[in-house]
Amino acid sequence: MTRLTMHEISQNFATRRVLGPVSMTLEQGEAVALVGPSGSGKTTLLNIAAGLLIPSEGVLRNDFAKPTLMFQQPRLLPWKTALDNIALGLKARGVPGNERQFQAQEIGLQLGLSEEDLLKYPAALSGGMQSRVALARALLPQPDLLLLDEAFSALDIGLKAELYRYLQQAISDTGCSLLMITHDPAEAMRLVDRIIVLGGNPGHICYEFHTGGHNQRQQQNWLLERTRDFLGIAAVRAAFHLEPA
Ligand SMILES: Nc1ncnc2c1ncn2[C@@H]1O[C@H](COP(=O)(O)OP(=O)(O)OP(=O)(O)O)[C@@H](O)[C@H]1O
Repeated sequence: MTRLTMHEISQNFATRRVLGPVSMTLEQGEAVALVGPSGSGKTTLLNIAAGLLIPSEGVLRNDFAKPTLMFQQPRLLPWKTALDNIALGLKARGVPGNERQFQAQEIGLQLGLSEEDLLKYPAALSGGMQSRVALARALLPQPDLLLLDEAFSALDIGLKAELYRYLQQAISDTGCSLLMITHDPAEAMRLVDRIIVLGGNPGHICYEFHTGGHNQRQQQNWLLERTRDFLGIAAVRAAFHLEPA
């Protein structure tokens, strides 16, 4: 079975150990969130999972063939139009020009960009539009693993809800796995099967929470109750340096 496995992973920067040892597995079709206080090593772990950083110690095994990434900053190429930015992943995979443009336009329109927006350069797009472009770019190559680093944290609540719906639909249509970092427990509750809480110094796994309720995630009451349950757990509160409940 396709999976991502990290075994006894640690990361040092200079002489300082910032992470580990951490062991975790992400199965095909599973959605997992990494949460934890600032500096607990979430981005470091995600970068290791993405192959952007070689860990100081431990073993990474990634069977996923088509991972894509999306960050908090949309990181669009300023000299390319929105349409060409969306099509970038297909270009790298050798899809011919006309087909790239067609597919990029289709997903751009589905994500709420107009034909006019798609011809604009990033500097002429609002932050929200740039995030739509970045999500379209990450999803268009039909990844089997999507890695999100606080991808939605700077967006307004309406746009967040819209992109969550789109993402959930894309995941359920394609069976793509998800590994995401978020600072918002309710966002994690809504989008993932399992929440991994990192904490301490060096960062390590303090708790794993199975969200459940696969069919109830759209319901506000369920989300509120489940988020309250999560935030009531002593190990979670300790990781975030919160007073005991
Ligand atoms: N390239 C680097 N060189 C030196 N130290 C680094 C480097 N990258 C990260 N760190 C340190 O490693 C620790 C973990 O950083 P990381 O960005 O992974 O945490 P995080 O949990 O993602 O934080 P945040 O929630 O604030 O984004 C921090 O103390 C950070 O200063």
